[in-house]
Amino acid sequence: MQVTVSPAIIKGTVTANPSKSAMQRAVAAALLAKGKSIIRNPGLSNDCLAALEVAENLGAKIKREHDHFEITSNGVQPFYDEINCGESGLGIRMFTPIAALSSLPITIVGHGSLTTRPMNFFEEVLPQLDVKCATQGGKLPLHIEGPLQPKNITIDGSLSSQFLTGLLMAYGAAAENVTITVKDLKSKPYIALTLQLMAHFGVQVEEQNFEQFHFGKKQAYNACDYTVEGDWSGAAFLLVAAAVAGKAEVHHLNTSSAQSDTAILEALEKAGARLMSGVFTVNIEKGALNAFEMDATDCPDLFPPLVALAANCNGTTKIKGVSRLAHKESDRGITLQQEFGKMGIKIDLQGDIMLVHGGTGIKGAQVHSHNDHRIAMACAVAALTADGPVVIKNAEAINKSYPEFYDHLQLLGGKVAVESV
Ligand SMILES: O=C(O)C1=C[C@@H](OP(=O)(O)O)[C@@H](O)[C@H](O)C1
Ligand SMILES: C=C(OP(=O)(O)O)C(=O)O
Repeated sequence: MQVTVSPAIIKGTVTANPSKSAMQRAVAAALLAKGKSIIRNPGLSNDCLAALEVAENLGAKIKREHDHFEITSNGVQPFYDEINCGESGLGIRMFTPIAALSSLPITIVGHGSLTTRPMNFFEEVLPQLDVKCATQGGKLPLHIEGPLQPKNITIDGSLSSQFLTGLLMAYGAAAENVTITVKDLKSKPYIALTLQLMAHFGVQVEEQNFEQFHFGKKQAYNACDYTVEGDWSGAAFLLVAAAVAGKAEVHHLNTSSAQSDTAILEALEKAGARLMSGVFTVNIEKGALNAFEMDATDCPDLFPPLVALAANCNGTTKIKGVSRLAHKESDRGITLQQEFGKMGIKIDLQGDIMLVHGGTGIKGAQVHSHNDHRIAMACAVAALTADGPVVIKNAEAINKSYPEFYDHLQLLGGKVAVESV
C-alpha cells in the first residue's frame, strides 16, 4: 500500500487508539488466570491479534463481543505444538516463558521483522530454569520444552526489557520464594507497566530499585475485568502533528499512566509547544518551536515522533539512546537518517546520540517505511509541514500497532490519499 500525505493544517479532536503494550500483557495475564476475564477497549492491531491467537493456541477460549473480549482460561494448557507471534517483539519475548510453563514441546515462530530480531537470551536463560531451548543461530524459530521451574536467577536487561516482562509474567503463575536479579535494565517504565498489570490480575512482586524482583508465597492470577488504556506511543504522533501544524485535543490518554511514552509531553514542552493536560485529555497547539535535548533511552519508541518534531524545530536537537534502536522493526537510527534525509532533514548519528538539524525546511519526497510502523507514521507527520506531498511506500506497516492512524490523521484535517499498489 502506498499513502500520499500532503501538507495540511491540523485541527480537531480524536480518541487515542488502545495501547498494544497494555493489551498484549492483559491477554497474557488472562491466559494465565483461571476463569473468565473481560478485556474492554481492546486493541485490534496486528500485534494484539497475534497475542489473542497465541493465547488461544495455549489453551484460552476467546469470544469477541461488540466492545470487549471475553477470555476464559484454565491456565496454560496448549492444544497445539506451535505458536505464531506475528511480528511482535513483546509477544514472542513474553509468551515464550509463559508457553514454557507447560511440559509440551512447542515451536515458536513469527514473520517479517521478527525473524531477524535477537532471541539468544532464551538459549542462555531458559536452560537455567530447566527448559530445553534451541534457536536457529539466535533467531527464530525457537524450540522449547518445559516445564519452566522458577529459580533465583540473574539476567542482563540491557538489550530489551521484554525478556524480563516474559519471565515476570511466567514466574507470577508458578514462583515461590525466588528472586529475579537484573543487571543494566533498560526501558524500565515498561517493567513498571508489567508489574502494574500483574497487580491488577492479583499477582504482587516485591521490586527493589528495578534490580531485584522477589516472589514470596505462591500466587495465582485472578480472572478479572480490565480496560486497555489509550496508547501514548501512537498518540505521540498525533500530538507532534498538532504541535507542528495546528492544534488538537486527544482523548483517552491517562496523563498519570505508567506507559514510558508519556515522556512525549516533556519533549513537546521543551520544544515550545503549547500544552494543556487534563486527567484523560491532552490539548496541544503549535508554538514557536526550538531544538531541545532529550534522553530517550527508556522510551525508545519515541525516537520516530521526536525526529518528526525536531525536523520542525529551529536548531539542532540532541536525542540520547540511539543504541536502543538497532533491534526494533528496523534499525531505526539508520532508517530515520535515510528517510528523513530524503525529505531534506540531516540527521547525524554519533554513538548513542542522534543530532537532528531542524528548521531547514522539509521537502516533499518518496520515502519507504522499511516495514516499520513508526517510520511510516513519522514520515506522515513530517509531510504536514513539507513543501509538497510525501509518498510513503509500504505504508500498511502501521497495522502492527495503529491501524487507525491514517484515519485519525484525516479526522484531524490531514490530507491522506491511500492507494493499494
Ligand atoms: O514491553 C513493551 O511493551 C515494549 C517494550 C519496549 O521494548 P524494549 O524493552 O526492547 O526497549 C518497546 O520498544 C516496545 O515497543 C514495547
Ligand atoms: C519495537 C516495537 O514493538 P515490539 O518490540 O513489541 O515488536 C514497537 O512497537 O515499536
